[in-house]
This record gives sequence, structure tokens and C-alpha cells, in this order.
Amino acid sequence: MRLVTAQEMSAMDQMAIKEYGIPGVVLMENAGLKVAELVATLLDDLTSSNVIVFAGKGNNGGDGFVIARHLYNRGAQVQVFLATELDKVKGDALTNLNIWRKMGQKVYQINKNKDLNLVRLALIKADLVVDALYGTGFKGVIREMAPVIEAVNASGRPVVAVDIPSGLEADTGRAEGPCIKADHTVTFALPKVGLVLPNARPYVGKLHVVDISIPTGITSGNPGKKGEGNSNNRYLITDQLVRNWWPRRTGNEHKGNFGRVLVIAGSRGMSGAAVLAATAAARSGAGLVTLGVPAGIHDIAENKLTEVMTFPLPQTDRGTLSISALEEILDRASNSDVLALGPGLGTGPDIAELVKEVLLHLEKPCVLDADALNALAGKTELFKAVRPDLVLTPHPGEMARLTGRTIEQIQNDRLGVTAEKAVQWGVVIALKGAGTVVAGPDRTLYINNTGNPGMAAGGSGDILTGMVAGFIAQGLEALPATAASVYLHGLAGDAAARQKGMASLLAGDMLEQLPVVFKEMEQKNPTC
Ligand SMILES: NC(=O)C1=CN([C@@H]2O[C@H](COP(=O)(O)OP(=O)(O)OC[C@H]3O[C@@H](n4cnc5c(N)ncnc54)[C@H](O)[C@@H]3O)[C@@H](O)[C@H]2O)[C@H](O)CC1
Ligand SMILES: [K+]
Repeated sequence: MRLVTAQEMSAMDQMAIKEYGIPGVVLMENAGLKVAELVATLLDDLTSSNVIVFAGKGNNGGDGFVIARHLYNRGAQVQVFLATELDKVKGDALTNLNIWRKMGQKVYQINKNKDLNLVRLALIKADLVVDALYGTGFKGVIREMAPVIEAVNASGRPVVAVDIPSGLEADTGRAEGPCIKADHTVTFALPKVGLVLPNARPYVGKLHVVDISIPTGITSGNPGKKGEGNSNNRYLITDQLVRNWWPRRTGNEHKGNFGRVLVIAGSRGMSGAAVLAATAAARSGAGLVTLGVPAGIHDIAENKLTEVMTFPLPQTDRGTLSISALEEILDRASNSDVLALGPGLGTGPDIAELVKEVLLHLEKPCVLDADALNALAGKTELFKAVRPDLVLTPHPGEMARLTGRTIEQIQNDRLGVTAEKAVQWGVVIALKGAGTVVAGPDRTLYINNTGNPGMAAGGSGDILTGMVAGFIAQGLEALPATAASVYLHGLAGDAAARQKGMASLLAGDMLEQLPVVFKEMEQKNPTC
């Protein structure tokens, strides 16, 4: 599902109108009708329902007048509150305002004081509220209509937002001031990128993306194909997208077909990270998983693992991998399809040297996480020198260390930083956190909408690392392998949270849910 900015959506509107000749009022009619249809499903009986439509002065308001007309024609009582003077309404919105008034219907002009009581009274009687105040044209903070927004939110009435909850900025998903808290948001043609960002969740409610007959030649994109990059190829990771990427199983393969993963991880006291990553790779469908750990924790790792093969590597007196492990790592990596490097490696001069040398001599795709990333802080020029595909899976702190920016700077521009560095370093980056962002070297960007705060538990990232390696081993390109893993990792976290709540959620609980999540995906993909 392609994601667009307000400006991109407006350009698509204009292209539909100017190049294809679809009148704007037709788009508005389609938009309004789709919202009216959703409202009809939310109310038991329209003929005994009261609906309030709050309409702004722009085309979002125009949609509101169309919605009012369709609901009225289906027997509902509809009151339209206009957030501006009648003479301020123009164009297609005015066309629909005039139709509404020619039907003998009133329009209540809201102003700050007098009408607020009217609004409050109407809200008491309302069965549902339609928010058609502001859409993609909104910027900044709602001032004059702030009391109305607060009255609607306080009313406890079901709210359907038209295109965007009023008060939310389309591109950032930020509500700098008062903002409608909708139960449903019906957005037109394509989701605006802000609607799927985590800070928008409390305002958007359930998101419905509806077709309003903008020709697909305008709205279509080709997700996941390398080299398709262009400035606005942002996508929401959806179930359908993951299904398209799903590794096929025809039934007559053997374990070698599903790839060989080599995991190099762990250190004294951090065998868990290595075990979680290796198990997650196995659970993600890889044919063979081998785990290399410092000799001191080899027996522990072997004890904890059954399906994963393990082998000891030379270590320092601190129980971390020694640089003398390099040759065996490269040798084993050459006989694998993908290397996962980093979980629980620990820090120290040997680790930094080892990670650098492995990358410079590696011939296979590599997933770098945790301490392997920390070892590369200040050495990011190395990434461009690495031939095979690289996937970095930093959390904001690791991204800050890699980029030399502050965590706050990273968090304030998650999409921008991730895309910029993926292109600059020529790698795939999954910037973890609420709404994980995945970017590829061709600037393709995926935003994830699954997962929950309970997943911010130690070991969660180790599981993701193993999953990405598992998917690459099965033949997925680095970018889709990462996007699919992030999506499924979030689903596993959601399933675990449903069972055990968020606070007590452990990474192991997520690992337990991987088979459940994978089985559900397989059932949706019968050819698996
Ligand atoms: N996407 C489509 O194909 C279609 C979208 N439609 C609808 O059109 C709106 C966008 O309409 P637009 O006229 O550009 O702006 P808005 O109605 O969103 O904004 C109204 C108005 O509000 C003013 N404004 C902006 N910021 C503020 C603020 N902070 N305080 C007060 N007022 C503010 C601004 O001047 C605007 O004029 C889109 O969302 C869809 O709902 C088409 O109807 C159908 C096709
Ligand atoms: K709106």
C-alpha cells in the first residue's frame, strides 16, 4: 500500500482532474459516498439516527456536504455545522453546499461563543459525528475551532474522520494542538503517510482506505522491486505485501533449499542473545542454522539448543570473541547463505576489529545488529566497501551512535534519517521502535504498523535479527526480507501481548508466537 504526502495526494487529484478529465466534483462525490456507506454500517438504523457533520471551508468540508446529502437521502436526521462563513466556501465544496441548501436543509454557522451550546446540545442527541473540518490542507494548530474539537472528543460519540482526523498533519501524523480522536478514519485513494505513524494512532482509530476512482495509472507503485526507487515510494507493510514475498514451498524440497544461516553472537553472560537469534532464524523457516559462540559459553548454548548446530570460537579473557576467530567465521560463512552478526557480542578492541575484517572479506549477505553496529560507529564509510547486501537493524540509540546524531534528532525524523543513510551507505536499514521504518539503498521505504510497546524488552531485537537472516536464507532479497520480518515480528509481539500483557512480555514469549504467526501466513498462502 503506497503512502503519500498531502502534496503528492493533491498532485494526484490534480492529475486525475486535469490529465484524465475526471471533474473534481466527481472525486468529491465518490469520497462522500464511501464515507456515507461506512457510516451506514456503523448505525443500526439510519432512519432513526441523528448524525452531525462538522464541515470546514475547504474540500474536506465539501466531502462533508456530500456525506450529509447521502445520509439524509437514506433517512437519517442530519445537522451540518459549518466552521466558517457561507461566503468563504468555494469551488466543488460550494457546489455541494448549494445542493444541500437547495434540499431545504439548514447549515448552522459555528462561531466561538453562541453556537457552542448549540453544538453541545446537538452532540447530546447525536448517534454519530462526521469530522469534515480539515483534511490534507491542514497545517499547524487549530485555534478557533478548538472548543468544538474538545466538545466532540468529550461527547463520547462515535466519530468518523473524513480523510484525516482534523488537527492532525498529513505528513507527520503529529497533532500540535487539539485534534479529533476518531473511531474510524476514511482516507481517500491512498493512505497519507502520517496516518500510519505511531503518534497518529490515538487519533486515527480504524483506518479505511477507499477508492474514489482516481485512475490506477496515477496511484500505483511497484513495491519491493529493486531500482524502482523514486522520491515518493513509501509503502505501508501490509499482510498482502508479506504474502507476495512469502517463500514458496512446493513440497519436494529438502532442507538445503531453505538455506543455511550462520549466526555469530554471544559472549560471557550473553548466551541468551545468541540463542534467541539462532532459534528465531530456525523458526523463520531456514533449512539449517549454525551458531558460533565464544568457547566459554559453547556448552551453555549447546545445552539450550537442539535443532541449531553450535561450535566454539576462540575468545579473549573477557569471554568475548577474539580476532583469531576471523578465519573460521569467514570459512563457515562461505558455506552459508547468510550471516547474522552481533547479538550479545559485547564490546572491546577485538570485536571492533573482528566485525570490520569480517565485513571486508565477506561474500554473503549479512545482518548486522547490536554490538556489531556499535563496533562500526564512526566507521560507516566501511559499508559502501562491502560487496554483499547488508541489513542493519539499529534501535534509535545505535542509530545515533552510527550517525553521530542525537537520539532526539533520530526520533524527530525517523523516515528521513533512515532513508538518507540507507541510500548513503548502500544498505537496508530497519530503524526499530514504535512504527519501525525499513529503507533500502534505492530509497524505497516501508513503514510497519504492527507491534506494541511491550516488545521493548531485552532480546526482542535478537529475534528480529534471526528472522531477517532466516528469510534471506530462503531466497528473499534483503529489503523484503527485512520488511517482512519487521511485520511478522510485530504480529508475534501483538500475539504475545494478547496472551501475557505488555509489561511482563519477554522476548521468549514472542519466540513462542512465531510458529503461530507463520502458520497463519501459510494458511493464507496455500501454495506454501
Ligand atoms: N484525495 C482526493 O483525491 C480528494 C480529496 N478531497 C478532499 O479535499 C481535502 C483537501 O481539501 P483542501 O481544500 O485542500 O483543504 P482542507 O479542506 O483539508 O482544509 C480546509 C482549509 O482549512 C484551512 N486551514 C489549514 N490549516 C488550518 C489551521 N491550522 N486552522 C484553521 N484553518 C486551517 C486551509 O486554508 C484550508 O483551506 C482532502 O482532505 C479530502 O477530504 C476531495 O474532496 C476529493 C478528492
Ligand atoms: K477531517
